[in-house]
Amino acid sequence: MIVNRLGHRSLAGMDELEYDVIVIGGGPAGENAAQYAVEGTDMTAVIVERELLGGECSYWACMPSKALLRPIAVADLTADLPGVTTAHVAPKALLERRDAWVSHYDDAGQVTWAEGAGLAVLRGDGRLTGERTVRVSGSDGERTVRARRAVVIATGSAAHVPQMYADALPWDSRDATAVTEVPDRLVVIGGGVVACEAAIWMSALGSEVTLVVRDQRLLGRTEPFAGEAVLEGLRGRGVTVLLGTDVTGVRREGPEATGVGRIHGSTVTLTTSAGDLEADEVLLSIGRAPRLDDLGLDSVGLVPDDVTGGRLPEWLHAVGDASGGPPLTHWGKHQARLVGARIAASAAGEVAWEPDREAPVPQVVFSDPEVASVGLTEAQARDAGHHVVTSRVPTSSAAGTSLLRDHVAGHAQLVVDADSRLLLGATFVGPEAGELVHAATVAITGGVPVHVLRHAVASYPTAAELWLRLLEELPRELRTPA
Ligand SMILES: Cc1cc2nc3c(=O)[nH]c(=O)nc-3n(C[C@H](O)[C@H](O)[C@H](O)COP(=O)(O)OP(=O)(O)OC[C@H]3O[C@@H](n4cnc5c(N)ncnc54)[C@H](O)[C@@H]3O)c2cc1C
Ligand SMILES: NC(=O)c1ccc[n+]([C@@H]2O[C@H](COP(=O)([O-])OP(=O)(O)OC[C@H]3O[C@@H](n4cnc5c(N)ncnc54)[C@H](O)[C@@H]3O)[C@@H](O)[C@H]2O)c1
Repeated sequence: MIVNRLGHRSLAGMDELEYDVIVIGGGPAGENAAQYAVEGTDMTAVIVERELLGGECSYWACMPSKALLRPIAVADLTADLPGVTTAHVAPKALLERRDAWVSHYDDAGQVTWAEGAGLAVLRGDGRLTGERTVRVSGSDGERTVRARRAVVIATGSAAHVPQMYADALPWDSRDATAVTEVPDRLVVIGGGVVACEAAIWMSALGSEVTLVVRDQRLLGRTEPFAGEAVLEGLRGRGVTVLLGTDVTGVRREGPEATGVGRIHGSTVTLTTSAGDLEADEVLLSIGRAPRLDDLGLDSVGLVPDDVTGGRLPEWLHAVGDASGGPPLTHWGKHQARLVGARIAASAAGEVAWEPDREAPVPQVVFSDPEVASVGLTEAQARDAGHHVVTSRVPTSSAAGTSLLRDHVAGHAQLVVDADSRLLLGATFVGPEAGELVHAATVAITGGVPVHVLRHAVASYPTAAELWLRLLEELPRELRTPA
């Protein structure tokens, strides 16, 4: 079904359509690519979406997870803040808040946005069938859509489910964010971002949660001190965390496809290197992979590795999780804006302006405590051959941060190149971490040396004053011009 018909030109009745740009996948990355490609031009674009416009992020990932986590964080805060009555999580109201934030799984609002932005939306499964040609199979039949200029792959990613788990029908992140039936005992496999966030809302909803983590630490891609703080936080709220534990077998006598967010059958028994574990449900959160199968890449002589390796013909682009880059909404949207602007500029015979410095990738993990990082970790900076200097301070060491609550967990760290005095990376753990990190993103993007950064004065007593503590911790010779 064509939801709206802005700008399309019917070629042979309703079975063949033509636009300047076709975007396969209407998640945040696809939407941005389409918008930036046509904005301010007379070009037309269509977004082909097989589920809900807005994608994983809007309905099953970022939005529901953060809608669930925020009231829990506020309740935690009131328990650590004299002067207010302690608040408690109300599970039913929490799930209602989640439902409101996912618009009750209805994408009418996103379709209205697309219409306002001059974008057409075509419901169905998109598949390349040749150069600049996409076959769309929808509930009302099949259509061939041709692109005069470009096709953008924005099909997102899918949770990794190894064969050993598949028959037991474990939960993936969709079940956890869309939870309606709360299992009494939940085992979470993995120690990454989904595991550390989902453990919080599932235990707040009443599950007894056990994390089974193959590695010896949580959040393996961040600074070790961040994973340690999150480990302490999870254990402090009653979550059992088994580090260095392998799962070797999974048994469920009666798996049932009961639907997203419901318990998928009888008790699950996991054989692990730490002994057998029984659970009412298992959440598998061991990473995601770009969704590139069944996309018809072979029809244009490509394989999935060509997409993630950036080896694409000039008319074909990939953005967001599908591109194989960091699977984060803001990063996918940034890539998409660049790709959209490139398509628009090329159509006008121009070249889009882009900064010569590669943008650093920030990430916020909405764990307890919150973890925010950008750029390189200390280990990555050393591996890359930088002459590294770090400064690390307790997050509580500024008046503004210590005022936020009674017990301020965590540390903050800067990673600096001693030769250039440029910031390479930063990690903040604790309250307001997600806001504090943005100054680091700006400093890295703008190439601001640390002796200049010292003159960016933060107001007293704000959390941003932590920056002063961090810069003061650097060796004296880095604080004045060479
Ligand atoms: C539980 C969870 C929480 C997360 N929280 C955050 C967060 O707080 N912050 C953050 O930055 N990131 C977060 N992420 C990551 C974020 O969800 C993704 O990076 C983001 O959704 C990627 O956007 P995208 O547009 O590339 O893909 P998606 O959002 O996955 O959208 C892809 C779209 O393409 C459609 N599609 C796929 N194949 C086809 C086809 N052949 N034809 C037609 N349509 C197709 C899909 O239906 C989907 O709508 C989270 C992820 C998870 C799992
Ligand atoms: N706040 C956010 O920005 C946010 C929140 C949730 C998810 N996300 C995105 O979604 C992506 C997927 O999240 P995720 O937590 O599934 O992946 P992840 O890559 O963050 O973590 C995967 C975890 O699973 C472990 N693992 C991998 N293979 C395994 C196996 N076979 N058996 C046991 N353990 C195994 C890893 O060691 C790691 O601990 C993340 O990379 C992240 O970018 C972002």
